[in-house]
Amino acid sequence: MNYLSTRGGMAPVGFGDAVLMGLASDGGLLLPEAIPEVRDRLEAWRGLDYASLAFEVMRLFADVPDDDLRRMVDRSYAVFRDPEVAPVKPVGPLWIMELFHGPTLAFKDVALQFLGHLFEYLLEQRGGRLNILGATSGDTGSAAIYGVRGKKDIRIFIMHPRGRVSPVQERQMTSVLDGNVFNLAVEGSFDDCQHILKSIFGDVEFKQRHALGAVNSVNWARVMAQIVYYFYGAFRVMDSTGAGRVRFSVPTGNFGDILAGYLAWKMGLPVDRLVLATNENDILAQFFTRGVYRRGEVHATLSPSMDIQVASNFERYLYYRSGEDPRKVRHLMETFRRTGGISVAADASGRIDPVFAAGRGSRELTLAVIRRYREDYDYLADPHTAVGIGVAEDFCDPEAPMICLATAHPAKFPDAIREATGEEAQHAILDRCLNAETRTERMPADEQAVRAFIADHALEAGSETESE
Ligand SMILES: Cc1ncc(COP(=O)(O)O)c(C=O)c1O
Ligand SMILES: N[C@@H](CCOP(=O)(O)O)C(=O)O
Repeated sequence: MNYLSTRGGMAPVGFGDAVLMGLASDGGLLLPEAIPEVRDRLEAWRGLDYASLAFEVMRLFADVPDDDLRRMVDRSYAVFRDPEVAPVKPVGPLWIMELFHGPTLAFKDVALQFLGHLFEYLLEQRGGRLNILGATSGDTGSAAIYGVRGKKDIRIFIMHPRGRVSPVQERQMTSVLDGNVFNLAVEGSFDDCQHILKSIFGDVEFKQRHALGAVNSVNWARVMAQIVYYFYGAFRVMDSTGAGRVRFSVPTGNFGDILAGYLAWKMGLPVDRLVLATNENDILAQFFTRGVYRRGEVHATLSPSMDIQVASNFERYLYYRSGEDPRKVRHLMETFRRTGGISVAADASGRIDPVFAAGRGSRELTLAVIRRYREDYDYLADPHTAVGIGVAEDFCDPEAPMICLATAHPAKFPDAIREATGEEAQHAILDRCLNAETRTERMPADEQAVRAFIADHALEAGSETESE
């Protein structure tokens, strides 16, 4: 499978190059040149365990010999604490698919455990080294760090918005003291961090000189690995209910997770509706309800990992929406850059996209859902998951069961849980990092400062990672 850019400004590249490239060299995002159609495989896939299903889905996209791919997949999911990897549970009127049983208690582990092994594999095959640059609003950072900590020939630089991730998330990242890990606490928002990231990746000479790689969902491998659990969740719920199609509700910020669901639907999974749920940073909910995508101020909310305005993966959606025409994507992205907004017309039935429904979960709704699901169903949802549940409740349909993605463990957000229920949410994994020593570099929200830090600390060609 070859990969092309949403902006059409580069020749197609193979899978390994696409993974190591991260952002396309023309500033666009990479996508497979064709989406495989899998309707005739659904029955055969239905009985597979998580790792076997992941292998079948990913081998359609990844040009890696089967034995090697299978080994990486097995290693990635063996570390999950639940043998099902993504268990799906009936809770009240809904189904909840728990994606937080990996090492850092968030859905990011599902893809980043795999990406860590994939990077290592590609470097073994090709030689060389990699300096990873990432931006996080809280969860990608620790999942990426845990995916590559101590790995030979890899260094990782993660920018997070200082004081705007939960204290637990911050300690998860900064308590990792391996010599190949650098946490940069940036004085700004996640959007500032992501802007710096894209701008640095857009400088192809700098990127090549420092062998920069991406762990954010700009990296196609992230999205690819996330497609798997849509199949897994749909199969489990269709098996249990006899339904022929399902809905998914996805708490959304950077649009990576729900994009994976959209691609699963394009592959032929019977997805009846994708419910996009945002917090008060509702630029995407506005788009899918009114057709208007307009940048605003970032608000701090109870679900900080979704405190995002400019959603990176939206560009991939625009590519499909524009009939896979890179000229149209370039025009839309340029209009957004110049004016801070774009708008599209609804279809004849008044919908922006018939596959998507959307809504916004306020602070009050988030707290009310956490409290109500605890009291009525003995289920403790984290605030991001609660936003997804709260919005999902408006879109339930008896013909198509609703699967809500539980994207993080509640113990990552103890303040919100305490406010909603009075409980102290805990997890042994987190207790360990709460009192540990930490290491962080403070940084202004300034691209030049980040570049200078990378230039000083990146692995140079032929050098080795020293791990503590
Ligand atoms: C816990 C949690 N839920 C939801 C999201 C939103 O996912 P996405 O950015 O892929 O839309 C994030 C951040 O990515 C997150 O960390
Ligand atoms: N919520 C994310 C933001 C980055 O998203 P990504 O999917 O592009 O890595 C986070 O937790 O960092």
